[in-house]
Amino acid sequence: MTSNSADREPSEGFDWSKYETELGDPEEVAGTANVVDLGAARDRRNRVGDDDQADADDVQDDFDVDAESVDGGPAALGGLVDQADDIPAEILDRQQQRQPILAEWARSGRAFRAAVRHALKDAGYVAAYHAVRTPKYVGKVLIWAPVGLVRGLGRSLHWASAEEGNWELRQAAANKGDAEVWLKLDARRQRQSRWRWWVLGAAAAATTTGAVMLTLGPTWWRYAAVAATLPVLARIGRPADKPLTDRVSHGNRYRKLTAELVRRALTSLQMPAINGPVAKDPNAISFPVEIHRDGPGHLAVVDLPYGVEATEVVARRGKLASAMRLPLDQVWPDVAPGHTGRLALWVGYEPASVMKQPTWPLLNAGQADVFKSFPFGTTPRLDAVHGTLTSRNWLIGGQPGSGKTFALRLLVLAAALDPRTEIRGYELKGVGDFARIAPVMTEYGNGFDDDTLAACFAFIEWLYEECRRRSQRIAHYAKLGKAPENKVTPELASLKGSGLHPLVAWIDEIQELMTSKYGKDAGEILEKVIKLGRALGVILLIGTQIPDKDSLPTGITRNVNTRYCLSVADQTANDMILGTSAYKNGYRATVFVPGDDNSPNDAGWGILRGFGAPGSVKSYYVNTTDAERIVQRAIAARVKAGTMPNPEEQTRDTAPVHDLLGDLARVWPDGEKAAWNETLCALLAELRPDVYTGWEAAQLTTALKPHPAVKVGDVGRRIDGKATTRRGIKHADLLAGITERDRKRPTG
Ligand SMILES: Nc1ncnc2c1ncn2[C@@H]1O[C@H](COP(=O)(O)OP(=O)(O)OP(=O)(O)O)[C@@H](O)[C@H]1O
Repeated sequence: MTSNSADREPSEGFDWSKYETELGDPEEVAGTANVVDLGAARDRRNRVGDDDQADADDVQDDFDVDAESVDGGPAALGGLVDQADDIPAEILDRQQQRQPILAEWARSGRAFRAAVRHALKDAGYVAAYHAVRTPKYVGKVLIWAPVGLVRGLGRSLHWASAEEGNWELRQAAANKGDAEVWLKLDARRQRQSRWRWWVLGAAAAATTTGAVMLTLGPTWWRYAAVAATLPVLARIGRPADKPLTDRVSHGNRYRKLTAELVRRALTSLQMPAINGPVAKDPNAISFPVEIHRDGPGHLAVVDLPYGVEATEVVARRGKLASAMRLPLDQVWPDVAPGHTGRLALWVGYEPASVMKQPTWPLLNAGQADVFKSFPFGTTPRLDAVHGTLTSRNWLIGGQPGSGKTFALRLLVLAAALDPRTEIRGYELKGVGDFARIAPVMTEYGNGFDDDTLAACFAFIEWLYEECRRRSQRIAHYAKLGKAPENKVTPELASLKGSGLHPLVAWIDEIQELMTSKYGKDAGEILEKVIKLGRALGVILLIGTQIPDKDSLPTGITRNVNTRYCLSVADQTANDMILGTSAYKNGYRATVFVPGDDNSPNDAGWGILRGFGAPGSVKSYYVNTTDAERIVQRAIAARVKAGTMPNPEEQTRDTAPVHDLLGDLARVWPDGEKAAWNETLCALLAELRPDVYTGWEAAQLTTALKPHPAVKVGDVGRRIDGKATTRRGIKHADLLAGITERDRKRPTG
């Protein structure tokens, strides 16, 4: 005990010796641990001064848990960890969770439409189900209606005689021979029966009148009466175990998510960390939010037993679906925000494979901005998932028919809709999936022959050189304060002639290149491009079918930051694309079944990793005809912006891209009608040092030769009061030169 008292520092926030002295001899206290005199202790506690109040509160805890005062009731769930006073007010405010005023399904147009659609679908299903069986129902009605008529008449007479009411009492009196009681009971029956005969008489009269009126009225009255009466009579006449209509069986179309179902499913996973705690206390699995409708399905947010991570359940999605007796693509467990033990289990009304995906929002209108996100796909709940291109490298992998070419093409289409973006790429399958987008591409190759592979390799080499050129340009703009963080900004990307416009480089079926003689070098260079390009506006998009280390060097897979894994055959392929341990953590694209044109199956479904938590996403479906329509819009936007590539010159400029006239206009000294060449050269070098550094007046004169409108002549100036004349150009001529050049440019 000594070590417990004397050795403890008061600095721990608790003055042990003070309280141990007050409580008496420590040995004694230990020996009588359960027999603390609560009254005396309370008195002592009350004597503690104000200054020591906090410490005294701590001591109170010790008293509250002795044997006499232990509360035998069930422990309260979810109590506060800290006293509310200890938590700053603003955090408490944030933590307050109010129940939404409107039910989940009425809170968004999407959820409301889904709920209405679901209700209408159900109603339509029920109506169609019964309509098909109408002849059978009519037959049953015709059989049971006469029985019902006889049975109904009998029941009415029986009711009117009021025999049933006290029959057993009368019988008992008769058995005993108690005439007086029997007579009293029977008199009571007669009284009851009297008014019932009246009621029955009135009903009979009403029925007769009705029948007479029916004979006098139009024919359809009689049909209507028969149609209304017969089912009622048949209902009375049918045996109790033979309903007239068949039961509309929902079978396993949809199972409403209940807490019990979720608990049963989770315990069926046979995870000791779940089953152990649940066996002791069913509340070990709890539901912080009520199970509610969410889009076209129900969402259960589940707090798993302490120590169980939601990812462990996500990894057992197949077992979970089996426990719920639902198809796999109807059960979507996910990690919920809050803490790692919180699971969001969403169960769709129907399997994702039969749900209709909305069309791509950019299909019919709109432009994209590669610096901003654009719609890429939908979740199983049909929520849109957005992707980005800038600062991204995408790796898209999957087996044949999984939908990777479509997904890659969608990214290229999005890039095409931003007129600033230069697009270059190769499809090494050779079928021309991207041919319709070729008009907006500066470079496009298609095939798996050696020439195409050589061109693709040369393109990769050029890409690396381009990255190097871009890094010099970035350094220059960083010096001018225009590239904070040494990255391409939207402003720099839009600055014509900066050479820093977004460059999308895509290669589909890259395994063809990697397994060729160019493979080793191509892999090494691409790794460098991935590392360098991110900040330089170079966006690499790669599609591959065989993601093993020969077909896709690990240097590439390690460095890409966005991964989209469509249907793959095994864990190795899964983890090659999504990263190590992805499969173990429950991100398994092996669950998707690849499709083809005739049976799409899970084509387009994949796991997207790179934007927040990984999750299942189906890329928007844009077929080739739609792609062509999008390209027409892209062409229009590019013609307007003057960024349409010239199909005749699919070259890879190693010289930095620049536009001399545009650059001169950009650096032109404010308000000056004419300027000397040497002044302009200095300004040009400042704008783009990698191009113009070292230029002299004569070089500018030569460079302007192809533009006859811009005449170089003498320009006079007064320097320190002295008239000086040097070679220079006029602003008006420059503007005329630009107009002339634009006029001659091909319009695509
Ligand atoms: N997002 C999608 N939604 C619906 N169907 C899709 C989607 N993506 C692709 N598909 C269908 O799947 C088929 C195969 O797609 P795609 O050609 O992109 O597959 P792939 O993985 O590139 O196959 P391969 O390696 O054989 O070229 C397409 O013909 C298309 O009908």
